[in-house]
This record gives sequence, C-alpha cells and structure tokens, in this order.
Amino acid sequence: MKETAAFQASDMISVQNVVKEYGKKRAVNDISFSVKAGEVFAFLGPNGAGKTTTIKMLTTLLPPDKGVIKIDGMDVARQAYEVRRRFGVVFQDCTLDQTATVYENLWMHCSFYQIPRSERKRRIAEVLELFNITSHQRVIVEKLSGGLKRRVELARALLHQPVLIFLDEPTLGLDPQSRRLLWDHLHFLKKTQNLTVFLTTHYLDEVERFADTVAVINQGKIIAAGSVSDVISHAKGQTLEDAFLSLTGQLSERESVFFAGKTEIEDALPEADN
Ligand SMILES: Nc1ncnc2c1ncn2[C@@H]1O[C@H](COP(=O)(O)OP(=O)(O)OP(=O)(O)O)[C@@H](O)[C@H]1O
Repeated sequence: MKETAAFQASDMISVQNVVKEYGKKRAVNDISFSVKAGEVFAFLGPNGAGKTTTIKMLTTLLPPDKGVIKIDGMDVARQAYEVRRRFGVVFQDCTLDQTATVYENLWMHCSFYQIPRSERKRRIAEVLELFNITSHQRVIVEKLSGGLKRRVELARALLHQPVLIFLDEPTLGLDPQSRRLLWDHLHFLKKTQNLTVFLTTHYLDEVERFADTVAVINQGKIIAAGSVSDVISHAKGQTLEDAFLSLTGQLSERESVFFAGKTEIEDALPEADN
C-alpha cells in the first residue's frame, strides 16, 4: 500500500496515509489512493463513510491530521493557493447566487479568480455554449430548473480552466435526460481537455457506465480500489451494486479489502487485524 501510493508523475491526485479526526471520531483512517490525469474516478461509500471529509481535505477546506495530499504534483497543505487554481468544484447543494442572473454569477467567478477583464466575455461565452445555456444567460438563477442550475454550476466551475473537477453527487435529483446530458458533457471534457473528474455518487449504474476507476471507502478505510470491472469481479458480483453491497455490508473486512493489481493487502487492514 505504501509503495503503491508513492507519488507518480502521471497522478493528478495522490493521497498518502491520510488521517482526519473530529475529536475522538476517526473519520478518515489512514487512506491512500491515486487518480491519474484524464480519469473519471468515483469515490463510493455508504453514508458516514468519510467521503465528504476526504473531499474537504482534497479541496483545501480541511487540513489532514496526518499524511500528504498532492494535486497535480503540488502539496495541498503547503501550496493551497496554487492548488485551488487547479481545480473546480461543484458541491451537492447549489452555491449560485439565486438572486443574480446566470451571466452575473459567471462574471463574479471570473472576478474571484482574477481572470483578466479582456478574457472574461470570451470565456463566459465558451462555457455557456459548452453547456447549452447561452439562451439562459440573462435569467435570474432562482427561475431555473434543477438540471439547468447544475449546468450553470458546472460551467462556472470550468471558467478558470481547471485540470481537475470535484463533483459531489452531481446527478442527485436530476431527471434521466439531465443526468445523461451531464455525463455527455463530462465525457466531452475528458476527451477534449483531458479533464480529470473526481465524483461521489450513490448512482452505481452511472459509475458502472461512465467511470474509469473507483475506490470504496467504509468506516474511514479504503476497502477496494481499481477499475470498475476489477472491483466487480473481485467481489464476485454481476454489477457494481452487487460488489458495493458485498464489500460494505456482508463480507468481513479482511475478505473484502481489495486493491486492483496490488499485493499489499495486509497493509490496508486495520492495525488490530495485522
Ligand atoms: N464536523 C464533524 N464533527 C464530528 N463528526 C463529524 C463531523 N463531520 C463528519 N463527522 C463524522 O465523520 C464521519 C464521516 O463523515 P463524512 O461526512 O465524511 O461521511 P460521508 O461519507 O460524506 O457521508 P454522507 O454520504 O452521509 O455524506 C461520520 O461518522 C460523521 O458523523
């Protein structure tokens, strides 16, 4: 585990032996994983597993108690400012200014990221077009449907041209058409810009269809990581949902720990079991 987690130049995200505690509660318990540039990576786990805590640490909102996190080769703890410019983020709850128009929201983001004024109009026009929302640019956000708001949030998250985007439950509450559209957009960005996508979701059918790699976290520990097909076949499931349920529910922790292509399984087990 330690060896495999060592930083490699092709890693967009590298997490090494990271721990986070809230008082006596160890929410994230010595996790290590990496995500390659251009991958769609799904971070899965049951409620309370440690997903949000991990995302907060990756996005510089929460300092780890132990361990090292690198984004695009930069240390999140020591180079937080540079790291923040490398990623975009869309949280589960809408963070748009509901009383402002779509265009105003995008303009505010440009100001926040100090995008030169001479470039702002062009960049805003580009993201509006990318997400098919040009005709909505003068609409006050609160008048938009949930699917359109999500597209505006994605457009905003890409304005400063990040190399990585974090999406927390991006398709939650969307109808099937909007979900499909969102995935089409993400795939287009991955293909054309080699964008790395880090997402959490409970829609495992979407992960199975669209993600390249997954990691499963349970009670603060990573219990499986690898390609979608590796994780399914390891758990002897027919679907990712089968695998997820068996990994997080029925099998013992020792049986269920799995890292594709890796042999350091013992290192990933709780200390008491080693
Ligand atoms: N601020 C906090 N203070 C104390 N405990 C917390 C705090 N935030 C989270 N926890 C606890 O840490 C653990 C991990 O929480 P976290 O929110 O990271 O899980 P999650 O996988 O994102 O869950 P969900 O899917 O429900 O959002 C849980 O047991 C949670 O109760």
